[in-house]
Amino acid sequence: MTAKIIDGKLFAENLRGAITGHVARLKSEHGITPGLAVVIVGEDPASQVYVSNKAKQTAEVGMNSFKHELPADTSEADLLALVEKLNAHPAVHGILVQLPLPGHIDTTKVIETIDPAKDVDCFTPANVGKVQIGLPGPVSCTPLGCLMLLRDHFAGDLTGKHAVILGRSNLVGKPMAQLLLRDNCTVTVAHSNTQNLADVVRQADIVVAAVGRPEMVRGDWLKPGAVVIDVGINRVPAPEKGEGKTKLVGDVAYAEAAEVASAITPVPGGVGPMTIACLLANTITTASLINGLVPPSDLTA
Ligand SMILES: NC(=O)C1=CN([C@@H]2O[C@H](COP(=O)(O)OP(=O)(O)OC[C@H]3O[C@@H](n4cnc5c(N)ncnc54)[C@H](OP(=O)(O)O)[C@@H]3O)[C@@H](O)[C@H]2O)C=CC1
Ligand SMILES: Nc1nc(=O)c2c([nH]1)NC[C@@H]1CN(c3ccc(C(=O)N[C@@H](CCC(=O)O)C(=O)O)cc3)C=[N+]21
Ligand SMILES: [Mg+2]
Repeated sequence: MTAKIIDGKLFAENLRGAITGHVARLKSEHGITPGLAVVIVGEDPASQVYVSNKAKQTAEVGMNSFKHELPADTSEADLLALVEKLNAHPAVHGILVQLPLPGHIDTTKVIETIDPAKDVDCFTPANVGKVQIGLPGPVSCTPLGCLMLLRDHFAGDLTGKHAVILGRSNLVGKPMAQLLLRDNCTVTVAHSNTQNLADVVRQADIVVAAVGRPEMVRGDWLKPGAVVIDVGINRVPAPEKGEGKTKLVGDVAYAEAAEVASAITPVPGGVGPMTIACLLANTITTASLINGLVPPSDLTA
C-alpha cells in the first residue's frame, strides 16, 4: 500500500480562505475587525519564524495584527503588565504568548493572566475545562487542526475508530484525546511509561504522534491501513544536504509508514500549517463570543 498524503498546507490555505470570508462578514455586518496580538520574549530563531508567519497570515485574512517583541531579559512583571494591557484593549480579541518563555519567567503565571475570553491558544484552565465539557470557546490549535484533517479524511465520521495518541502534553496529547472522545473514538493515550508501545500502536485505526522524538514510530508499528497524523517537528542533521545542514522530520518514520498506512501527514506541510490557521480560526471564535455572536461552526470543534 502507498498512503494518501494528507496535505495540511493545502487544507490550511482553504481554511484561511473561509476565515477571510468570516472576517469580511464580521466587518460588514457587525463593524468588528478581529485583532490578534502575538507576544514573543527573546530571540529563539524557530520562534521568530513562527511569529512572523503568524503575523503575515493574520494580515492576509484581513485581521489586525499586533506584534510585541520583547528582549530576553524582560522582567516577569513587565510581561504580566503587557498581558493586562492587551486584556483591556478593545481592538485585541486574541492574545498569544509564544512559548517557551525564558527560565526566569513563570509560564503558568503568565498563562493564567491571559483573559480566557482572548485565550486563542486555549491554555487557560477555564478554556481547557470548556473543551472537556463541550462548551463553545477556543480549542487548542494543533489538536483542532488534527481533528479537522481527520474529519475531512473520514468524511465527518470518526465513530468507533480506535485512536492511539502518543504523548500527553497539555499542549497536544491531552486536548487531542478530549476532541477525539467527543467525536466518538475509542481513545488510548500513550506516554513515556507505556509498556509495549509498538503493540499498543498496532491496534490503532488512527495514530496521532506527538512525542518530539525524530522518526520514533516505525512502519512495522502500524496496522495496515491506519491513518497517521504526525505532529512532531524535529530539526535533525542532514549531512546528505551538505556539511552542517539540517532538515525537519516528524515523530514517524515517514517512508516506512507510507508503505503501511492508508493516509499520512507529511512534515513539513502537514499539521504545522494547520496550527497557524487554527489560531486565526480561534481569533474569529473569540471575536464572535466577545461580541455576543455565535462563532462560525466550520471553525471550531
Ligand atoms: N505541528 C505543530 O504545530 C506542533 C508541533 N509540536 C511538536 O510536537 C511534538 C510534541 O510536542 P509537545 O506535546 O509539546 O511535547 P512534550 O515534550 O511536552 O510532550 C511529549 C510527550 O511525549 C511523551 N514521550 C516522550 N518520549 C516518549 C517515548 N519514548 N515513548 C512514549 N512517549 C514519549 C512524553 O511522555 P511523558 O509525559 O511521560 O514525559 C510526553 O507526554 C514536538 O516534536 C513538537 O515540536 C508541538 C506543538 C505544535
Ligand atoms: N503560545 C504558543 N502557541 C503555539 O501554537 C506554539 C508556541 N507557543 N510555541 C511553539 C509551538 C510550535 N508551533 C508551530 C506552529 C507552526 C509550525 C509550522 O507551520 N511548521 C511548518 C514548517 C516550518 C519550518 O520550516 O520551520 C510545517 O510543519 O510545515 C510549526 C510549529 C506553534 N507553537
Ligand atoms: Mg519558566
